[in-house]
Amino acid sequence: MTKHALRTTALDILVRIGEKGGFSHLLIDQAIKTKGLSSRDEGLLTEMVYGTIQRKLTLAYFLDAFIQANKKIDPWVKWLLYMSFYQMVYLDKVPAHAIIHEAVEIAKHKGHKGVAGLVNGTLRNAQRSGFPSFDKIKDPIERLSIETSHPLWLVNRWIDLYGMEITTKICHSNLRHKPISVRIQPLKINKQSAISLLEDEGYEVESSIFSNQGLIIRQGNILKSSLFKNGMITIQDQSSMLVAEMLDLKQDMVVLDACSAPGGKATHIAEKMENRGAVHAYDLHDKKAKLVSKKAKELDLNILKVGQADSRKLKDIHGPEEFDRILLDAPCSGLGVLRSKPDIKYHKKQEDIDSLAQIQGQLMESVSSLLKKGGKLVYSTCTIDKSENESIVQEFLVNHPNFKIDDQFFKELPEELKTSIGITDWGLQLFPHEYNTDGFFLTRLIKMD
Ligand SMILES: C[S@@+](CC[C@H](N)C(=O)[O-])C[C@H]1O[C@@H](n2cnc3c(N)ncnc32)[C@H](O)[C@@H]1O
Repeated sequence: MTKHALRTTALDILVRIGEKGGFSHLLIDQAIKTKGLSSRDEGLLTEMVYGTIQRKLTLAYFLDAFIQANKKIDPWVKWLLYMSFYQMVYLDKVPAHAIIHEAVEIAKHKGHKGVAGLVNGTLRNAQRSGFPSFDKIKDPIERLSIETSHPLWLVNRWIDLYGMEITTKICHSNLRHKPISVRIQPLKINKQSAISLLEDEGYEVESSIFSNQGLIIRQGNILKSSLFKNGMITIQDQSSMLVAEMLDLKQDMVVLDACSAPGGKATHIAEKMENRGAVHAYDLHDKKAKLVSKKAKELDLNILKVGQADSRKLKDIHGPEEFDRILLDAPCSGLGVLRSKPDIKYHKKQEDIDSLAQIQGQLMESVSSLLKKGGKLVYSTCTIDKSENESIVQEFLVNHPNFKIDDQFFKELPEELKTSIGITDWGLQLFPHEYNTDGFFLTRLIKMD
């Protein structure tokens, strides 16, 4: 693909995300699949789109310094300038004159001479005079919001929850690269052989502290590895590998995964049970439930019984106290995964968190009745908001005195996590800056006699 076509594709994706509510990971995947890009172009496209979205508020702050407040510009021109600024400030791969040249060419093709002149003038002005400093923003909270491109309401919310120091770390870490991690399918290959094979193929690999099955890939595109192609590893963030580790699983148990798509944790559970017993995996959406079946098939795990259901109504399908273990990996705001899904930070609103908390409470209420006495329930989310995590658990415990937090949970955590700043009486809140993982919450409850 020519440089011009690649940048035009990136711009089209940005406009769809920024103006029409598209999702960056889906649109990038689609472009990679349909346009037959080289690895290099894939990398550059991903970097330009993710980087620009990730820094949107910062780039808007830059643009304000060069364009008069009342000047009307088309959305695509604004995104073209954001994308060009992003490359000029944060990427050292392409020299500024080439970035400006490409942007002006795109403006000529998509617009007219006047637009090309505006793009040329703005970018040259920025190149000449430099970008405005964040020091000009006097209020420290507003500065953090602009400098790290997180909406002000969200920064204020995190400050209320965790204070300025932790919030600053969260915001900055959301802009940092997170290494890909994979889970080995232990019924197909042991860890040492997997590491050796990957190293032979040129990957730089490190063991994860979160799970025996986890590997961090420091170098190399893992999707191209023979282990990935042969279903011997699957991609999963390390933090979420902790869930199956903390479910205290044994062979022949009957397990419920109430919100299971796309199946990362359900398949991990089946692996921990050595593919013996039963894992009932549900999802609200049929299309998503099919992804769980697909993943189970790829990994050759046949104890998964996958179905579509609203897990608030599972009592219609299952009898009381049927399960030894239950995982409620609840639908959540996703504020822990802003590095891989940066659009979330601009779409989510306070009201969304409130309505999600309501659904999470209803799900807990419903699935808990299906747990055997002495059975264990793990509640988890990929968010860092207390009202979706601790508060859900606290409220549930107030209304269900026959449940308690399982003290063993804290003892069984990997040694390195026992000093985490996110450990409270209610569970473990992982922040993205602590172990360079997604932000993630989990805890384990036990149903007493
Ligand atoms: C955090 S994701 C689950 C990720 C999954 N556990 C994994 O490891 O791959 C939450 C899932 O819950 C599903 N969901 C939302 N509301 C639900 C409900 N009422 N009943 C069942 N599933 C629901 C969503 O479709 C989504 O796939």
